Amino acid sequence: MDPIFEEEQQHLTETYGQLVGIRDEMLAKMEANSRDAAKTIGDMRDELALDFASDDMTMETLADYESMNRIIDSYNFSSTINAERLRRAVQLLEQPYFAKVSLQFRPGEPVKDIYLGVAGMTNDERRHFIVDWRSPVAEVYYNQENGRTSYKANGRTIQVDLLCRRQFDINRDKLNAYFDTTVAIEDPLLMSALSKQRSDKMQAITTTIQKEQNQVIRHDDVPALLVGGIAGSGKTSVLLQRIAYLFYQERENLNPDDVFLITPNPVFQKYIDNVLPDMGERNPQTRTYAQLMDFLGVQASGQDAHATAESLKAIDAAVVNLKLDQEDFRDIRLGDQSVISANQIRSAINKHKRIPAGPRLFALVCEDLNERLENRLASLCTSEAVHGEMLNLSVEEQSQIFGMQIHPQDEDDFREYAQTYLQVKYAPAFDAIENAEWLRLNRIGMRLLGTQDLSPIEWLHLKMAVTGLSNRHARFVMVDEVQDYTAAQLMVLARYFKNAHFLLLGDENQAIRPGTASFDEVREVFRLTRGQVDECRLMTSYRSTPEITELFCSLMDSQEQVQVRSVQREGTPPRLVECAEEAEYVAELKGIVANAPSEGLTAIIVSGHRQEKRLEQLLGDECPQVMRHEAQLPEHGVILLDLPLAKGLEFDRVVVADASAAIYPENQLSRRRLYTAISRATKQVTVMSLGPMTPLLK
Ligand SMILES: Nc1ncnc2c1ncn2[C@@H]1O[C@H](COP(=O)(O)OP(=O)(O)OP(=O)(O)O)[C@@H](O)[C@H]1O
Repeated sequence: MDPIFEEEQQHLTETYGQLVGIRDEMLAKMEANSRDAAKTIGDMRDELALDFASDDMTMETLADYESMNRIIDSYNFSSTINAERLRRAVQLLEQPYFAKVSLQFRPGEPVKDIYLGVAGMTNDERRHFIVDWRSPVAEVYYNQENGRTSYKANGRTIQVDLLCRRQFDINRDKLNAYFDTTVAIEDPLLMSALSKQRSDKMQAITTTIQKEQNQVIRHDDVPALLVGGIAGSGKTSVLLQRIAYLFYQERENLNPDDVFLITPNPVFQKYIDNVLPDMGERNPQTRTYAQLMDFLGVQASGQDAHATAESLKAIDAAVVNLKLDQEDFRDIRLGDQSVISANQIRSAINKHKRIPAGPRLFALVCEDLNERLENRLASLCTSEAVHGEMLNLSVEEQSQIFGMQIHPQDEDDFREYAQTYLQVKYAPAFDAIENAEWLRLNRIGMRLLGTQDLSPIEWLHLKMAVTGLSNRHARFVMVDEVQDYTAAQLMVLARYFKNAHFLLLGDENQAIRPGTASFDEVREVFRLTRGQVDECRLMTSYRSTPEITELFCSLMDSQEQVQVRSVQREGTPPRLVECAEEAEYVAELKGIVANAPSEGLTAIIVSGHRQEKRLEQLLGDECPQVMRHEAQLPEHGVILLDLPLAKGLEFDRVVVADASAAIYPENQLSRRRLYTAISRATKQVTVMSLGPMTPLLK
């Protein structure tokens, strides 16, 4: 028997035992805690004398309440801490750790063994017996350099000698194998992770993060980081690990609500939504660009493609000298009643003649308009008509507004209820003030740009310039598939998330829409808005076999091609099937659907909605499930979907169903669309055409 194996198995058995002990201890503590809490609160409630007879007694009762609340808080606090420790213990029991580094900090000092896990754990003496993969010292593992190396902690660089870098294949308390490793390409854990069947959900890559990926994950916090990487190089995986890393780094002060992830489509959102929770972290605010625009009151439409970065810059330049004219205002209305007239708004503006149009003027005018509306409501509080309206409300309406049915006795009662009622009734008018609905932004924008039409994105940009609309709290914004945005869309994101640091990930070869920003334009937008753009490259394909990688790389620029490598094991060569007749084409496709292996997922990808409809017709009853926008990927079987929806996803087998010369002619856009479709495959690709095959693959 291998003595190292025995020693490691022994260490694992002990560690596992410790984790079981912690799990049981936490469960017992939590049980005792909730029992104690229930009893203490019960006792206190029994003793609580609800005495409001005099001011003194009222104060005493309130003080008793407060101390009861404090006690409840302290029970909750210790229960949260215990629950968090329990969660980590349960998570680690699956696989207590995945690697060990043996470090010599100074010559002559004893060697320190550090075991790395997907979470960290301390023993009773508060010593880490499992170290979190995100802790500073774990960097030496991911650097993949034996011998002299270093890591950064609290701004200091710490030199160490990495004597051994050992990976483990562990299932709970059973050690299956260990590997002492030096070089990434020979990484046995990686090879075993890559050979596993892909699933309907993305998986965390914590245990097999590669050196180039680690550089992105642990990158210094910079205003803008642009990561360009070939298809399947782990951009999305890295992005999610980076989010987990940031949450760990800023445990005390980074709220998941202040991190935004902008994703290509809702199917993709569902594909990745388990990764962070599986790592024990909460998901950030995840939105598609269209959802975000919808929230901001604009429709992300095809018209966006016409808005250029130049027109947005022109808006910024023109707003500086903007003079609002008579017709730029509209009444604030509640139903068909005018609440504040355009004339009144104009006079509110005229009060601040010296202040140029922009966020400051907007804030001052909003203040004036709010005050005017409040005054109006104050005078309405005594109106007989309003009192009548209140009394005519149904019981449900009354309990919605007042929380109960009302029975006003005197003038004061009426006035008080009327105040509440009017605030609710006029809430849309207050919102209209904040939302700048009184400004005719379309008219103003067309005048500033000298155009007959304003695109939604120009409208939004103008609104931000004039009103200061923004999200000030967002600290990090991650944009996946950045190559699919126009420069104007990116400018709007940069402006809206005004204080956020951006992580932008993409692949220029996957820009499947015309008019989107080149990486040079992406750099320019963020150089202008953030001052500096740092960059990283990912050139290794982890998704596709070397044969598939070679096929999609043949569509790249030849200089880039030489830098690409695939670490997957060899597979089967891609099939190119050119059918002269429709009957032959349909028979071939039906054959693929009928004979698709039951394991894993086969995706038939078509270039757009029209092709999807046509294929549905051609396949009739034998057509596989068609993926729609809100759907979740099935675990196995055959699906049909169009290219935009396939973005960011991966499938065991891909059939590019319409790769004819007519649909993929010899041009850059077709080249990128074909690259994107083919690179969704992990194991097998079939490229089909009805009529001559695209010249891009000849
Ligand atoms: N270090 C790694 N260890 C194990 N698997 C990895 C690693 N890096 C990437 N992968 C796997 O490779 C596949 C591709 O990763 P991912 O989807 O993150 O790539 P991507 O660059 O975003 O792809 P695309 O741009 O084509 O959408 C995934 O299955 C992912 O789990």
